[in-house]
Amino acid sequence: MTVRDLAFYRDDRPIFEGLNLTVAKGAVTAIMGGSGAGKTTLLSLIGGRLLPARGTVTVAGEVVGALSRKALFALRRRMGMLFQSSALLTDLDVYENVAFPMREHTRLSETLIHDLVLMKLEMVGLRGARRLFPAELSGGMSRRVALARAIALDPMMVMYDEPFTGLDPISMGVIVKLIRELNDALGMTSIIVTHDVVEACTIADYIYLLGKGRVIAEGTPADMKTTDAPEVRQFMGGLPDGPVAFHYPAPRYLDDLLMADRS
Ligand SMILES: Nc1ncnc2c1ncn2[C@@H]1O[C@H](COP(=O)(O)OP(=O)(O)OP(=O)(O)O)[C@@H](O)[C@H]1O
Repeated sequence: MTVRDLAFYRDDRPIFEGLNLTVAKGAVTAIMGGSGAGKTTLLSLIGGRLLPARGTVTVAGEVVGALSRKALFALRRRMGMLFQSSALLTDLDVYENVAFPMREHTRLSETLIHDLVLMKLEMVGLRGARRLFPAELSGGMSRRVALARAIALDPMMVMYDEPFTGLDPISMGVIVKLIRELNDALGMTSIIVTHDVVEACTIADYIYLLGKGRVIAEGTPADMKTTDAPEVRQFMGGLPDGPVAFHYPAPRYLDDLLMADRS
């Protein structure tokens, strides 16, 4: 997957300008950056849910923004997605949640769906929980069901949006291990959007740090930990302020306080 010279704007405000990155096949790549750096937006651009103003996103040799609707849907079927919220369907049990993409996108027989669902659930250790409903699951279990659903159609690539958020350390460790193992065992390519530095360094083969609409640093976890670049040190060290400002751009505080218009 490559992103070349990508520009994207929201109401004339640049989110990306001149973004370039490459996600190696078979690898786990972490996309990091502070809040608002555009990480989730990038996933939407990769999945063709948003279109770039300039530049290209190429997935499996296809330029995402140039595809017909039909071709885009076919490509999306090969991309699994795991959302931070897990986004399970609350009125369906675990089994049906994992079966859902198979029913939606394939004409597989019930017998085959049954075997495939059990296989995916076995991979995430939840075969025994298949008749539970989302409301009966812990946060970590929900995330694992969402993972089983993300790989339901054997995608070539899976995108994870903040997969570690809100999990206790044990569940977090389980998810880290699962993402890595599934990536390697199934020969997938994984993209993880996260601001969890420790987890990203544990799991990723390569890290991109986004900021100011571009890649501000990239490298292996070892490179990122040892670099002297101030932006990277600020981010990796979790320092509240540094080259990346704490404040969203705003008028001077005093001017704002004194302004007659109190909107
Ligand atoms: N639907 C939208 N309409 C307008 N602006 C949006 C919309 N979605 C996101 N943005 C803006 O685009 C910028 C990038 O948002 P995005 O969610 O991609 O950031 P992020 O890096 O994923 O942040 P976080 O880690 O906080 O989720 C933000 O400034 C946000 O305010």
